[in-house]
Amino acid sequence: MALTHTHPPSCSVPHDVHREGLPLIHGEGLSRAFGEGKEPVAAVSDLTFGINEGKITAIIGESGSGKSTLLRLIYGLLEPDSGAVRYRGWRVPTPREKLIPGHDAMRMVSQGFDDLNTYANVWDNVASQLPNTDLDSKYGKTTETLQRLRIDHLAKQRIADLSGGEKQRVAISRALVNEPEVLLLDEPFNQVDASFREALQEDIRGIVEKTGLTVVLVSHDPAEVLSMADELIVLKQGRLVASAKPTLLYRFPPNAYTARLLAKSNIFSAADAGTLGINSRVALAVHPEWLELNARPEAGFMVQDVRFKGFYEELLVSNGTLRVIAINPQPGAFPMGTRVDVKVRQYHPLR
Ligand SMILES: Nc1ncnc2c1ncn2[C@@H]1O[C@H](COP(=O)(O)OP(=O)(O)OP(=O)(O)O)[C@@H](O)[C@H]1O
Repeated sequence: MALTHTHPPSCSVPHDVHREGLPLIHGEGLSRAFGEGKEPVAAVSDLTFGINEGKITAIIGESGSGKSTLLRLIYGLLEPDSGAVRYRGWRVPTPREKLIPGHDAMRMVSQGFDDLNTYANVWDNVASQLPNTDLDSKYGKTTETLQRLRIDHLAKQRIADLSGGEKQRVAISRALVNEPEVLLLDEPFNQVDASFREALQEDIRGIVEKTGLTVVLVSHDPAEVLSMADELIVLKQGRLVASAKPTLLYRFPPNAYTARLLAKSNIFSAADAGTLGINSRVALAVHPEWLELNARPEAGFMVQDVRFKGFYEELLVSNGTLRVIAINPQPGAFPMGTRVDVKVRQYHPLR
């Protein structure tokens, strides 16, 4: 799919000039506010970013940080107040510039299943996306897409009779049957259980590896996309605060927000760090698994809460002024009220 358009593609903006050397999707100075009157709410502010071809990029951030707004701007569903999105170097038409908004090379699956026809069966919901000009091809593509999403056995079932997870697979099949170059997913793993999520993630990964599809997805829960995404874009109050590979951002978070979002990290001021025996002039991010606890009757910290997490526990430990979250891999080893020493085994300085 490494197409380079020297001529404007069908989905283009009049008089646009091609820009060389950009990633597949490129946003520059992108801003969008909502609400009339004196104080409009800035949903995204001055975002500049790149999304690479054939990769899975996850846009993450807390609720209201502008994730869905950014996804809609990328697709061309929303008019930016300033800035632009480019696809293969060409500007993505905005709703004012395109009769049916949405870039032709992309498909978007929104939250909820509003696009599905509840009373039609799975096959018809997917096949209806293709024209009737070549019925053999229509049959072939629909079959292949249902197989890829592993719902071919559900072809004759009505949407109304499916589980939430199965409906999600139908919605993604509908988007993919037209062979878009980019798939945009808004909270695709919302309201589905962990085993379903992992299977769907694996299938999407497989499709990306096999076809070179580019996926951009939005998630409010970074833990669910850490293993799936090749790249993360982190938003905070509409601004981009970090962007890199998940492993890099997890290990070396550039700011406290990213550290908290990705790792539930403890953020210690330089003074707090001193209390824990570390001489630092800057604040530190210390992930809960970077702490070690040792029980000692005279120790300064005490276990205040034990949160059961299955094969491990999350412990809230305090010395009266400093509160610390630590992971305990041996459930039951530190009951509430146990006095403990807190040892920092690893930390990351925040600049
Ligand atoms: N159509 C709209 N009209 C008015 N305000 C809006 C609209 N869409 C988004 N906003 C506001 O813009 C901000 C960003 O919203 P957005 O939905 O993009 O965030 P989000 O990160 O996707 O949130 P969530 O995780 O809760 O879905 C919020 O303050 C939201 O209330």
